[in-house]
Amino acid sequence: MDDTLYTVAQVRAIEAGARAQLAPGTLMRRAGEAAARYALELLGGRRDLPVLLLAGPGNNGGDALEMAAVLADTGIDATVLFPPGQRELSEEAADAHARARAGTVGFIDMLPPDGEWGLVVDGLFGIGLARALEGEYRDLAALLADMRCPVLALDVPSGLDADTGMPVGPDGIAVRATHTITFLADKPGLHTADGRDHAGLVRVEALGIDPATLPEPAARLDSRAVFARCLQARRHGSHKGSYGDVAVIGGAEGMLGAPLLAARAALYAGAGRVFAAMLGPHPGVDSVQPEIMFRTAAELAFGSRTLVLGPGMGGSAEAMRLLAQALDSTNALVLDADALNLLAASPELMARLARRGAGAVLTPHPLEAARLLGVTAATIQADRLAAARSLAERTGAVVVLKGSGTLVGRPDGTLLVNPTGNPGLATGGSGDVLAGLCGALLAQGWPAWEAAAGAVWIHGAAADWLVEQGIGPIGMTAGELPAAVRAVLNRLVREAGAGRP
Ligand SMILES: NC(=O)C1=CN([C@@H]2O[C@H](COP(=O)(O)OP(=O)(O)OC[C@H]3O[C@@H](n4cnc5c(N)ncnc54)[C@H](O)[C@@H]3O)[C@@H](O)[C@H]2O)[C@@H](O)CC1
Ligand SMILES: Nc1ncnc2c1ncn2[C@@H]1O[C@H](COP(=O)(O)OP(=O)(O)O)[C@@H](O)[C@H]1O
Ligand SMILES: [K+]
Repeated sequence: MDDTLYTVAQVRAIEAGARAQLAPGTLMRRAGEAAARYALELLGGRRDLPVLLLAGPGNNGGDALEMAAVLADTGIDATVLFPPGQRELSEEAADAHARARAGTVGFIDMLPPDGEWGLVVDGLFGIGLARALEGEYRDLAALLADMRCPVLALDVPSGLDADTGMPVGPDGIAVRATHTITFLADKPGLHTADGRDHAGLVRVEALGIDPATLPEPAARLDSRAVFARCLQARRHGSHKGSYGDVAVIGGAEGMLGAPLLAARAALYAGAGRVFAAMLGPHPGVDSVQPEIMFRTAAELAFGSRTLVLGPGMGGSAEAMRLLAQALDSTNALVLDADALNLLAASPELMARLARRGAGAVLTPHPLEAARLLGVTAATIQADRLAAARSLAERTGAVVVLKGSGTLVGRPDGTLLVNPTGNPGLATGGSGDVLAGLCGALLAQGWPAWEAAAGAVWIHGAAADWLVEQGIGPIGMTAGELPAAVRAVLNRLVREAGAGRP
């Protein structure tokens, strides 16, 4: 699977290189043909369903015109909505326009109120969108939301920033497509922030460009290939000590649930022994999960345990002391929730984190990331990739920036975008499960990068598995995740053993 993601600037460079070697119009023709083939697939091979194509003023519109000409040639009733008063077309788009005009493509300049379509194609804007959609384009993009048929976006859903996954411009809107066919290379904005909602299912069409000639990508999709070497079957001659200890440190007064969820996740993800080290009063045993060993946080010996700090930890002096002690230790660390808030409030603790030689994984959601960087959550979401990079660089840690299209970044700028998961995870406690899962992988000897990438992918895949069984997305609970995590992890190990990557 090609997992590479390129920024708009990179795609422009790839495009320039390719154009220099090809006859004019070749790329647009290939784009139109590939999109027409995909349209036929989406129509289930039926040629009796009419297709509406919205064509904008630039080369994205050119792609739509090419596509319309190809569809019409195959006998499909293709209608192009080409808003009037459109501008200078590029030479390629003008050629595509002439080809469409020469065939049986119908042209309209307003959307008929009662149109019934088998498919609607969004070819308004691609990577050339310079400002928020406005006027008739904005109206058209909004109208697409009411379509009852599939909406196929060409290259990028119009209005979406392909770098960030956010609509372009203040108060911008973007088309919500069910499918996107993206050209030359995949783009990060189709997979993170609002990108998944706008792009739907993404297909990449390389337009004949040899992937081997592409530069180093700005980011990659997270996949099992990233952590495949860590998927080891258990040895018969192993014992609980072989799989490490996880200690979850948290649970200030009244906040027992979060550390328990993290501890359960650590157990189900295979940690040899799991401790819940509580700052507040605790029950002594979890009757649902009696395997978890309770300790009073102040008395916990760190030893060589993997520490998951933060779930329900609160912001007390004791919490701060434990965090400082953990930062100065050589233990593998996962820092989540309140541990991140404490870090954000203390330059001294941040300095200790940056000085730390041993691995740490930080798992902020956007608001926690905002506190750490001293900005707002909206600023984080406006450019999640930049935020994850900046946090990893500043802290020297592996950073997991949570949310749809979770990012995993490390200090050298390497960045992954996670394609698994669904909004069923938007429920209290699912982040605690992620932290515990990550701790368990660290405890089993996975390096920080693989543990973070693996935890994020498996956590999302577990949620997807639950949805497949009808458990969610609505009403999925964090407590249901650990068993699903276990199922996914065992499947991955089995498949790795059977030679599947
Ligand atoms: N050039 C190439 O080699 C290829 C380009 N392709 C297509 O071309 C697209 C890029 O083409 P363009 O660079 O022409 O860019 P777009 O087609 O995305 O749009 C740019 C045009 O829209 C105008 N514009 C930008 N923002 C606007 C706004 N908010 N309201 C109104 N007008 C606005 C610009 O002035 C320009 O005329 C790609 O996304 C892809 O779909 C494909 O054909 C593949 C190959
Ligand atoms: N809409 C969504 N799509 C995919 N994943 C999501 C979505 N919403 C939340 N998640 C995931 O769920 C988890 C929530 O973590 P967090 O915000 O810390 O919640 P909590 O503190 O309640 O545990 C993260 O792993 C996040 O990436
Ligand atoms: K588009």
